[in-house]
Amino acid sequence: MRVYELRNVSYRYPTGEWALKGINMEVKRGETLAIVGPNGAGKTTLLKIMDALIMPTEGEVLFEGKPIREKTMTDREFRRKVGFLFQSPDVMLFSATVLDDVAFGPIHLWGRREGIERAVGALKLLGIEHLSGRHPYSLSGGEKKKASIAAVLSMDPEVLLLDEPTRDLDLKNRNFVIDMIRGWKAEGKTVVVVTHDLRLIRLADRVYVLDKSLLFEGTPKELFSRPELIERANLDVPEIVRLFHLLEIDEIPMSVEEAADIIKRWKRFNP
Ligand SMILES: Nc1ncnc2c1ncn2[C@@H]1O[C@H](COP(=O)(O)OP(=O)(O)OP(=O)(O)O)[C@@H](O)[C@H]1O
Repeated sequence: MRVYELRNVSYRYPTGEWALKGINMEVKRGETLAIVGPNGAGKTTLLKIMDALIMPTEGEVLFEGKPIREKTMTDREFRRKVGFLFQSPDVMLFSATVLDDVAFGPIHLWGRREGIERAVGALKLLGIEHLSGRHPYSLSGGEKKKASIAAVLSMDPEVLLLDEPTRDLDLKNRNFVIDMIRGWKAEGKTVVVVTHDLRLIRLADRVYVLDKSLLFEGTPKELFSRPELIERANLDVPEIVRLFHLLEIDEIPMSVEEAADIIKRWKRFNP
């Protein structure tokens, strides 16, 4: 079943700038979908439309088969199902303490006691329980990011819209977030992730390349066998992929391990 269906969606900001043009796309239940594209391509705008924060100028968005309307923005059921991690944690953190911030959504939905319980659980899971009493603005960039992830996590949404979830994080925390997304995927949650992070792209079942309009839809492997698209999306080409392009090997590996398998197979047939 489709979680989202976008029909001919365009969006123009009040400044007159068209951020999106004629987008037709779908998100299937349980899939991990990556959206990639250069700066200013409309990726964040697209996520905001999927989160019902803004309405398309043209076209229509269906969520679970029903059209998203202005009133969807404040619909409890929709808010419970869909979690949005903003690119900038500052947008999500506005209370006096980290705990208040993380508990805000769950208290609204489940009441004070359960809300706090869920918030503390999410802070523990992210290993930032010790920051509970701190003012969000006193946190480091990475800590803020983790606090905003905890705020999304505490709502236990079925659908996660993630805008650059690994940006601003060091290697250890990046790995943590990637493992977390892997876990959500295994649990059957639907994940839509805007990213430039190759490791996240590899995790996706499908990728869309966006530059105001959609340029490509396919698997990560198909994307990486199209150098012109990688350039258009302003993505780093993984070294291992570059090597396979240079050797004119058609099969493109998505990891060093996969590259080793391809080479071993090749050696077996060309001893
Ligand atoms: N509030 C706004 N008012 C006017 N124009 C905006 C607004 N927000 C974004 N835009 C413009 O719309 C276009 C798409 O912006 P958007 O943030 O969706 O791109 P993006 O792909 O997420 O970019 P990035 O990778 O830099 O985050 C850009 O040209 C941007 O300048």
